[in-house]
Amino acid sequence: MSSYTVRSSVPGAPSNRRLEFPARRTSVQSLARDDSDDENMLGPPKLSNFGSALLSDKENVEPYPYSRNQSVSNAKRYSQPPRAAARPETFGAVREFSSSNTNNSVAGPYSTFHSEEHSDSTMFATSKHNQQSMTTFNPETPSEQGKPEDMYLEKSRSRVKSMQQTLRDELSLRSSKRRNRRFVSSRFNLLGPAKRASSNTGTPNHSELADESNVSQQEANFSHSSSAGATAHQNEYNVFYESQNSSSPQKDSAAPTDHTSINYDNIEFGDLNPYQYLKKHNIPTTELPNISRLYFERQKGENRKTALRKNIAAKDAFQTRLTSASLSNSPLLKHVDLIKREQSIPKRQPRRKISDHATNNDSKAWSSPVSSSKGLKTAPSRDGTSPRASEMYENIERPERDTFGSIRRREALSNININSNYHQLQNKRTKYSTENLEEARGIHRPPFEHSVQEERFANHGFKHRSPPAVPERKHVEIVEPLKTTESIPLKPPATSGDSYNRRKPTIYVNGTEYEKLELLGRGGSSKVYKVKNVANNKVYALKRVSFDEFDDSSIEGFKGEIELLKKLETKPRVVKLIDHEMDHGVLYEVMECGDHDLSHTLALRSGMGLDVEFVRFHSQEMLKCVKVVHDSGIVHSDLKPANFVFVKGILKIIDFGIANAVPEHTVNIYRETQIGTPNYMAPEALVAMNYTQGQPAEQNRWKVGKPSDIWSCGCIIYQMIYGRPPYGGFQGQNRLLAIMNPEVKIVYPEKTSNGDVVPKTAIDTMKACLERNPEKRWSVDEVLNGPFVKPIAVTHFFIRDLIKNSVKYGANQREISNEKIEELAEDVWHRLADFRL
Ligand SMILES: Nc1ncnc2c1ncn2[C@@H]1O[C@H](COP(=O)(O)OP(=O)(O)OP(=O)(O)O)[C@@H](O)[C@H]1O
Repeated sequence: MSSYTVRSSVPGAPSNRRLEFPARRTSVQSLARDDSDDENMLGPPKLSNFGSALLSDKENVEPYPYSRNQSVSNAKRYSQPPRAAARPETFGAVREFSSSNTNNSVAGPYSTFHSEEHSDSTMFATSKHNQQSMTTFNPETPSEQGKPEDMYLEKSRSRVKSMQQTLRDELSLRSSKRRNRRFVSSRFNLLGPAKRASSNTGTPNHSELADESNVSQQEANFSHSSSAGATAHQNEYNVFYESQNSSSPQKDSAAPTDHTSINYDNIEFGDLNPYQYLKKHNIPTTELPNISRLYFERQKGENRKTALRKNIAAKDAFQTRLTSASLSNSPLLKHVDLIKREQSIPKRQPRRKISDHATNNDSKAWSSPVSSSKGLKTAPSRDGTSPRASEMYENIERPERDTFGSIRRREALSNININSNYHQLQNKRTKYSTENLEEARGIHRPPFEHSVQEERFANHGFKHRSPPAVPERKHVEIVEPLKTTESIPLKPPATSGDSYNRRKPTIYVNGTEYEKLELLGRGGSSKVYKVKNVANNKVYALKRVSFDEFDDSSIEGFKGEIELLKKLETKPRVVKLIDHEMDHGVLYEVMECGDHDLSHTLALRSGMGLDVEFVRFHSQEMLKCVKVVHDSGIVHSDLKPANFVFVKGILKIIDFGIANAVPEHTVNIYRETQIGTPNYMAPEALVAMNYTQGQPAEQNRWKVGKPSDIWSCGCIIYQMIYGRPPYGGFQGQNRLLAIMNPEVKIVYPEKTSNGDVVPKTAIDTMKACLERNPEKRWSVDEVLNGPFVKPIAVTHFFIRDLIKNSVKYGANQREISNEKIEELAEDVWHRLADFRL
């Protein structure tokens, strides 16, 4: 009888009608799920579930299911051959039912149609009752089709095609409208997912009538589908109504759903969507576009009303707020007057662009009340008669909006930090504000007062848009934020002080908080940071050493360093240890902070010519540090440029990590490990000593003493003169071998690579420091007092006296022995001590 009744082919179904709606729902649901793909192919943006359901249902009730195949571009999915076993059974059921409805003139075509629904299509395949889907069609199974049926088929095919096309067009149109009018884009959200239609099983008469009406509708559609160009959707409906009125004599005149008499004005959707409405009132789905259009129009109207209500509520809240606040002197009150006056002026003309100056002002959202109030001036037109309505409108419309925006924003910001925001606003506006200029010049005007110049401009019809004014600080009040539904951006503006307010990482050493400022340097297992004591703001160096907390020798080593530093803490040439803490494998040492180390200084001077005074001065500084250490009975063992830092211009020694206190009456100590920095290591620190052959228990040991430090000092002086340490030309292991090998002689060129002459005293001093035999090496005092570090500067008088005395001595002594000359030289030499620099 109808497409619904086909569902009666479900095995075991007691009656057609009882199965009708569940079967239909199952089909619709499956279609709704699967149609998401189809929407992508159709072109319009993805529809909501409801949209999909519309499309699905439309296709679902189409008289000929293969239209479904045609509507889906992926035809392969629906063109699978029918399942042979299922066909006779379903076909038989349909035949049986069709024969029982002899009144139905379209029994033939329908039975044909239903005989085609045996596809294995996965998309619209069987329901949970293993029911064959009515929407599948296999065009390659024409055996059951008679010629009249083919004719019907052809007609209805074109008919369905046109209906589908119409539906697509409708969807495209809606989606394009939706794109253009985003403010109603929420309508699908308002609709929500497609709701299930309420079951009609409780009203069998309605179902029956609905079936009949569907049949009538389909009859009419078929009869009309042969009309050429039947693609216009409205035409179809017109034809449908005409044909229904004229050619449905069997239709029950008492039927409640007389579609010709649908009064669209009386339609009340309630919480139903169009599809549900159709279902509830048994209106044919061909009415869906009209009903949907009506539904969306109403939705649109509702949206507009809601927006309007919100706007009015916001204005009311604003007004209430202003009247409740004590704003007698506040600029906000002037805004109220302004708004009232604006509202009293009729807005007859559409807004018109008057000048670029007036419209191209992006700062209008922040525009001042001065600029707003100017819009109220009844400026005469150019002919001097009356202000043009359009100009008034232009001047009124924008300030109204700007006033709300600027005041609300200002209020919101003032609740966060009135002072900082005020200054920020002021800074923003200073550039353009004539008021600020005047303020800077000492001219004070109350806020929002019109200047004479502005009046003059206004009276001549010139739409001068003055820069925004800045309210005086004393006039700004902290007020409660507006309780409106509109969201006001309350994000505090970034102030210039933000970067300073951001806390830097801190670290605690024995409860004292230090703020990390920068990395000063790093060593083998340490990092040294410049830190600030948060309590007293003094700057220190914080050395953080990681070590194996379970390695006793490491722990002992660091404890030794701490002890040595404590021992030397009174020495001005040793960097001062302020505090320290050992904590789970990490040692923190807080020291006085140096500006930069000697290696940094040498690196900066690399490539420059020899500056003997520079070398002498830094050598002297370095040796003074070493002297302090040696005089304290300590061997540093790791002297290198990086371990001397300038603290306020004074070179100080750091890093006593491998330093050792030398026992009294001893010159050297013996190490069981070979450590140091190869470039500056003395040969004795590299060559194992006391190795006893045949005694495996005896380990290698390295003799380290004060002379080793002198060797290192000689290397540093050498580097300052020649640009690199003595064995710096060797790489890696070769360097160590060269240092250890006495055959590898250190060369002392008389000139540097730049051609600068190296003083002989400098060469002599280097040779004295880099003596292979530690016992022959100069001590730190000798180097310090040597001719290079402490040269003698004789005067002209000294030479004259020396000559005079020599001549006098020779006149009295005819003969003079060599011994006597040596003695005299020694005497003179000692006298020269007074001339040492
Ligand atoms: N008190 C300080 N003031 C300024 N800079 C310092 C200070 N202490 C150390 N430094 C910097 O940190 C660097 C490394 O420090 P230090 O030599 O103490 O670490 P280390 O781990 O013992 O290094 P290495 O293993 O090379 O001997 C130094 O070369 C120096 O540049």
